[in-house]
Amino acid sequence: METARIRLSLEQNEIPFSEDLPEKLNIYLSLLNDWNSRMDLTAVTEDEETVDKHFIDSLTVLRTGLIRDGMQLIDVGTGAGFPGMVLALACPEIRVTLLDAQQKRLSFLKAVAEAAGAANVTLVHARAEDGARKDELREKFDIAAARAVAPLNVLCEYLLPYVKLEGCALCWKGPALKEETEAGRKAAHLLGGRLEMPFKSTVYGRDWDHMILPIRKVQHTSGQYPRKAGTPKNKPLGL
Ligand SMILES: C[S@@+](CC[C@H](N)C(=O)[O-])C[C@H]1O[C@@H](n2cnc3c(N)ncnc32)[C@H](O)[C@@H]1O
Repeated sequence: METARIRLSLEQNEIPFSEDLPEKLNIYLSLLNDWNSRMDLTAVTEDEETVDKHFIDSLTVLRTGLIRDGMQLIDVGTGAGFPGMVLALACPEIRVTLLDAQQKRLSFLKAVAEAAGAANVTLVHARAEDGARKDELREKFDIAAARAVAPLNVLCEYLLPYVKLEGCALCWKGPALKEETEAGRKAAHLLGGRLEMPFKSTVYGRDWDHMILPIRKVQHTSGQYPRKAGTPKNKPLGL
């Protein structure tokens, strides 16, 4: 794909970006296409859709001012790097930890970080529930983000243990957000979080109903959470 096409998309979507970002995203796109032919990283195979659905959808959060220089962000269940790797490339002044349970996805992300020059990225191979028990990760992040990982109540248990007091979890959600909100609100309360107003992750020319929901960390998370790996999904909180 032409780097100019990525630049145009960033402009159309009113994403603030540095001069070198379109080229870095193009390197990422080439690697994604290359690795995707050998392993299952994304179902999207058309370049323009990849740019909109993965890159721009990850970056719409930059319209909100919630992400600021110097922050520490963790992306839980990052997969092929959405939203965390894209944010790391767009914001070299934040530190980004990319966590996933699947090693092959982290191997891909290591290749992207090297090729696109993302020196601000740390890779962690772990289940979300296990990572949050490590001293160096628990309640250490300004932002814990996730997209397409779990229903909201389960996501609260994956994300909030990583978030510092006054920081927030950011949940990228589709149309299911409405029906997940009530159980999510109860789960967040148990974990020290409070739901804030969601905002639209609008993408130019696309009729997608995507939202980003911030959950503010208002109290420390009790030591009983997260429960052992698998339990948050099998016995979700807030029901
Ligand atoms: C559907 S993919 C979404 C990937 C990416 N966030 C995106 O939006 O394209 C879900 C990812 O979450 C990871 N995942 C699911 N449950 C997890 C858990 N409990 N701990 C760590 N990673 C998890 C999977 O390995 C997978 O890479």
